Amino acid sequence: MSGRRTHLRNGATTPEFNLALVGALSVGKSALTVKYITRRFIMEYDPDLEGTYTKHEDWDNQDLIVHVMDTCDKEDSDPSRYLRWADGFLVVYSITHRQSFDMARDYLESISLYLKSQGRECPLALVGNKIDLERYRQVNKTEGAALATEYEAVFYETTAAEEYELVERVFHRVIQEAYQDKYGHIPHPLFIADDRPPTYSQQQQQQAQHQQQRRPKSPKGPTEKKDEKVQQKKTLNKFFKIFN
Ligand SMILES: Nc1nc2c(ncn2[C@@H]2O[C@H](COP(=O)(O)OP(=O)(O)OP(=O)(O)O)[C@@H](O)[C@H]2O)c(=O)[nH]1
Repeated sequence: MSGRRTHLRNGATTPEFNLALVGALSVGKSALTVKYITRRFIMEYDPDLEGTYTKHEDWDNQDLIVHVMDTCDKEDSDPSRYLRWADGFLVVYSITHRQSFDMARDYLESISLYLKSQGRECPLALVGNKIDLERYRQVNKTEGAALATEYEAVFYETTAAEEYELVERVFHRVIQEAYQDKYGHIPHPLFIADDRPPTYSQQQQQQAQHQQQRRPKSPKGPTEKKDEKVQQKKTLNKFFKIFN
């Protein structure tokens, strides 16, 4: 599933990666998706919409195509639609909502079970969102980090409401891991996707500077809009019934 390639007219190919955001209880999946795609924070979304968005990344002078699914689990929906599709998962909770953290644990467990059953390995990220609401925090950072370690996931706290780079580094980290799984080396995004300061060779720094000059102010917009209106009330019951 990982690392499909789009064939271009000149015979070159463009790596493509599918990322799925999962989580329950208005944790900000839509806000994070739209922030990554457009760099903008939008306050309200229709909670019953699920959509897939596409963004082009330029890493090491190579075009990457990233598809992001903002999932919406409902009683009658089959989670295998994104479990099969995704090359990497971002399991999102809100640091202001303890129950969403408990649900994130269930998601991590279910995704891990599914991947094991398929003999697959995929990058996993546990993402604590809404750190701009620190005063309402219910989940400590150490709890998040411990849960991530349990499932061999990378851990980030972030917010869709502030700097774009806070969100970008999460997506970049997962893309890097998916890329490494497929191609055996780590490509270099313009902004490194890690909490640690990047260590670049001089040549890489020059290349990054060059790329930064070429970089458009905003990324190419979504090529696919949210497209599915769903009437049923959202519930995760089916998801957990199937994979637990
Ligand atoms: N302060 C703050 N609000 C956020 C953040 N992310 C999302 N929100 C708000 O939280 C609410 C829920 O965000 P959504 O992006 O719709 O959350 P979701 O996970 O897609 O939720 P569902 O649509 O219910 O699945 C919205 O009002 C957002 O504006 C954040 O980082 N900080």
